[in-house]
Amino acid sequence: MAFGFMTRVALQAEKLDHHPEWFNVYDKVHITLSTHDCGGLSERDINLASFIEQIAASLS
Ligand SMILES: C[C@H](O)[C@H](O)[C@H]1CNC2=NC(N)=NC(=O)C2=N1
Repeated sequence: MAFGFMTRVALQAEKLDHHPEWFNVYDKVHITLSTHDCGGLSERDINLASFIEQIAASLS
């Protein structure tokens, strides 16, 4: 069950106005980050990615 993780990430995504593309089944979450404006990766993706890493580490 990944909802706890996803809820924390979703709240942060709202705060940053930067949103993950993700796919979840049971205990797995696949996440893709990109920035539409630049058609690739930006600082915003890196920021959200580091937040996601922290949450994942805190739950493992
Ligand atoms: C205007 C607003 O900042 C943009 O539409 C944001 C919203 N959230 C977003 N999230 C992501 N992942 N990429 C974006 O390019 C993006 N754009």
